[in-house]
Amino acid sequence: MRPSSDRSVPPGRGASLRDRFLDWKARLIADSGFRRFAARFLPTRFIARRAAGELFDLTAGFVYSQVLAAFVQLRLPDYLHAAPRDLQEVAARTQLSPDRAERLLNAAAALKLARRRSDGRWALGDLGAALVGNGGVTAMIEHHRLLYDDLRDPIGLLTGDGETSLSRFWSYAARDPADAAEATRYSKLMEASQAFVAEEVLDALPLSRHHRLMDVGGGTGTFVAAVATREPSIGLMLADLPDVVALARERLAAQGLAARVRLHGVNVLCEALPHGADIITLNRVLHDHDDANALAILKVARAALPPGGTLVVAEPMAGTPGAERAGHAYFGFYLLAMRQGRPRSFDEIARLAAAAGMRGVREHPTATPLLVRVLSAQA
Ligand SMILES: CC(C)=CCC/C(C)=C/CC/C(C)=C/C=C/C(C)=C/C=C/C=C(C)/C=C/C=C(C)/C=C/C=C(C)/C=C/CC(C)(C)O
Ligand SMILES: C[S@@+](CC[C@H](N)C(=O)[O-])C[C@H]1O[C@@H](n2cnc3c(N)ncnc32)[C@H](O)[C@@H]1O
Repeated sequence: MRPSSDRSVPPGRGASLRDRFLDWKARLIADSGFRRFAARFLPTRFIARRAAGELFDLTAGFVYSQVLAAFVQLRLPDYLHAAPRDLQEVAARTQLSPDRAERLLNAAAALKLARRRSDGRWALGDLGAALVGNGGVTAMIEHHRLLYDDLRDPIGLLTGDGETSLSRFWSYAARDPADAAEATRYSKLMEASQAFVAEEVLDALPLSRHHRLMDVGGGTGTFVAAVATREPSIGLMLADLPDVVALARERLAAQGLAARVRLHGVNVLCEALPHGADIITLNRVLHDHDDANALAILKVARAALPPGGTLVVAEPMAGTPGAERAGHAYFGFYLLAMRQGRPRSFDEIARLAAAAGMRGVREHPTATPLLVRVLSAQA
């Protein structure tokens, strides 16, 4: 939060030329007379239309998301991928009246999820096609039902600290291994969303010179399994809370990796990590924690590394150029609803790593920085 003393600074004083220009522009746009003028005046009409479109999309974004949710819940991506379908077929398949099925398909077409062909049948649009075989994204779209509940009262979310649908989902599932169904739901979602992250991280990160990798907060082992496939000779360790390690044990055994991965039930907030790895990865772990705990985790990781060993932090980061909305807006509010953690910029994570005694921080560019960026540093 900005210190309240900031508000006493007169506007313009100490501001850069760019700030002054942007302040002036905001004052202009805030004037409804100017907006009316700009929408009619030919040279500014295009800019005004674009701004109106952007503001409309912000206003209506939750409707678009619900069209997407219906499209996915009704399994239309796979159905339309298999073959183009006429309206009667879609209606029969979804058990909607033809009128309602057409309403959905028209909405989906407007969002590039579906496409009406020249023969009148329905096929996938570009964005619908990108969902095919993308179980991770599909799982996130369905999971968003919970986040949607929590966002019904955004001010309540911002002012309160109470339990939310998301905080119940994550903490209850993680802490109550007795409830196998919840624990499975938890790990399934983590696995599904890790699947698309692991490949991005491994494409970005050179592992060939390392002997043993320990994935800390490694969940049920999706990442170590992906490493095992790519690097047949690297040794593997996974550390996570004991309850989660129990799930990892089952899952890795089912994949024939029981002998390949050493498992360690450790609470990194109050216990040391085992030694033996020359590279430690923290995939989507730090953003779940406040600064004090994030720093503690980095210190514990550093203490487990030999001098010169590598620490890797891989997660979506705030302020990523071209993906600003994903950082502070999406993950900022997702983690707010989870009641734990916050998204950080690359520089903030770099500063935490330096405070934990790491040096030589660098970035390994990924294919889709919106989903995950990769930072490494040396112990
Ligand atoms: C034929 C040609 C050449 C062109 C045709 C036109 C064209 C350009 C088509 C594009 C084709 C293409 C390559 C499409 C690719 C699309 C991709 C890669 C889409 C990927 C989308 C990914 C999405 C939407 C991911 C969403 C992920 C989310 C929402 C993840 C959330 C994760 C959370 C909340 C994690 C929580 C963990 C916790 C609890 C915070 O710790
Ligand atoms: C968001 S999940 C990420 C899992 C996996 N790395 C991935 O990307 O799918 C965070 C993981 O950190 C683990 N974790 C959270 N707090 C922990 C702690 N104090 N000690 C050890 N692991 C912890 C959780 O159990 C969970 O598996």
